Amino acid sequence: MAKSPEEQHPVKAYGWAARDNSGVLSPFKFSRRVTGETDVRFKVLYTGICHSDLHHVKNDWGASKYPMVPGHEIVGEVTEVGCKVTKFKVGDKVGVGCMVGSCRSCADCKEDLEPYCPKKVLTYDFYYPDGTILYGGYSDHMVADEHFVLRWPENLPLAGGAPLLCAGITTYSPLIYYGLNKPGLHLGVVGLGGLGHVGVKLAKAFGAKVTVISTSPSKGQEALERLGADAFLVSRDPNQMQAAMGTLDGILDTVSAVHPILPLLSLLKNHGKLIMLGAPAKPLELPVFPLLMGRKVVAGSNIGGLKETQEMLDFCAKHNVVADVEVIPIDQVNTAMERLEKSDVKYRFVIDVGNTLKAP
Ligand SMILES: NC(=O)c1ccc[n+]([C@@H]2O[C@H](COP(=O)([O-])OP(=O)(O)OC[C@H]3O[C@@H](n4cnc5c(N)ncnc54)[C@H](O)[C@@H]3O)[C@@H](O)[C@H]2O)c1
Ligand SMILES: [Zn+2]
Repeated sequence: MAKSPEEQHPVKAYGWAARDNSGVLSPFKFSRRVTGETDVRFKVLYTGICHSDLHHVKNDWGASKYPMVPGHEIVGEVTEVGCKVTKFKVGDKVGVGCMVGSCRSCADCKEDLEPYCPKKVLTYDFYYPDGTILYGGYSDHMVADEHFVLRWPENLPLAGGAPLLCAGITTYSPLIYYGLNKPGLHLGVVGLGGLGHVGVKLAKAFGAKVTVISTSPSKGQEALERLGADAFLVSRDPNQMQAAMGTLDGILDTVSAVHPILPLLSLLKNHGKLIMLGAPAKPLELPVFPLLMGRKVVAGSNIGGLKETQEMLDFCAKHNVVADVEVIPIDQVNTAMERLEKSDVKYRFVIDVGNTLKAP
């Protein structure tokens, strides 16, 4: 008979897990591997709630594995290191994002582009090679190979910094790769949620003029006054959209649901780039003529490599970029998920795992 999650590995662990696609989380006991030679074990302090966690627990993408402990924006403190670990010592603050493994030898891995490795291993909702399920950061502790563990910059706040491990790198990496990090460019950010609001801050830190494009007029004042955006467009207002046509060099689209992209292509200058970061469960319609006529680009981007993630954390520490977070105790995680589904969060929930997760 297959072993229970509590017996599969030698080290006891606990957290909160979804058991089915209702997505409802509840306390859960499981186990983790012993600390291998190149592994870092750490106590989890804070874990952000990404919209991808919601997609995963609800099985939006059709491949979820239960029981599922979500969480891939994880900050903690090292409790044990393997004998060959060189980067970390006990007591260090560290982070783990969306990935905990890759082949380390393919063309992409050699270029520090681990998210594009065909053998990448995600932090949770993923199988180990031995067939057991990997569990994420809504849990008491984590263990991961040091290559996939980030050094936490000294002055970077723990709770506000946690979302950078996914929302931060997911918006930072395309700004660099697609050449949208040059000062003076005019960039748009669509969807002012977890990714979007960090995208605004990063684009500003790179010296861009930033326009937020949102369906919710209520987010306007805050986008301008609190997040530092230069302009705000209500995407449902045809007059506003018409007036802004052909003004943007690039757009980060972070919308989590199906939405029309023609209005966004219209906002781009000729040769402008629309970068898709949101992961709606169903395909979007792609109108080709505006692409041809303006030689416009529609592209995508998946988180970022480990080297670049470290660079991003250091950049954020230097430029005081953190997420605006609502810190919650873990027993409010289900309410937080419901509110996230309704876009009722400014702008990222972060679970205070270290102080509120109790052993079941
Ligand atoms: N590419 C990647 O590597 C990567 C990494 C992390 C997350 N994601 C995906 O990015 C998306 C956003 O994640 P998040 O954590 O920022 O989510 P979020 O819920 O915090 O933000 C999503 C935003 O989209 C807006 N929105 C939702 N439906 C909309 C619609 N129909 N039209 C216009 N706006 C709408 C919401 O109001 C919200 O502001 C998710 O789909 C997530 O899975 C992708
Ligand atoms: Zn994420």
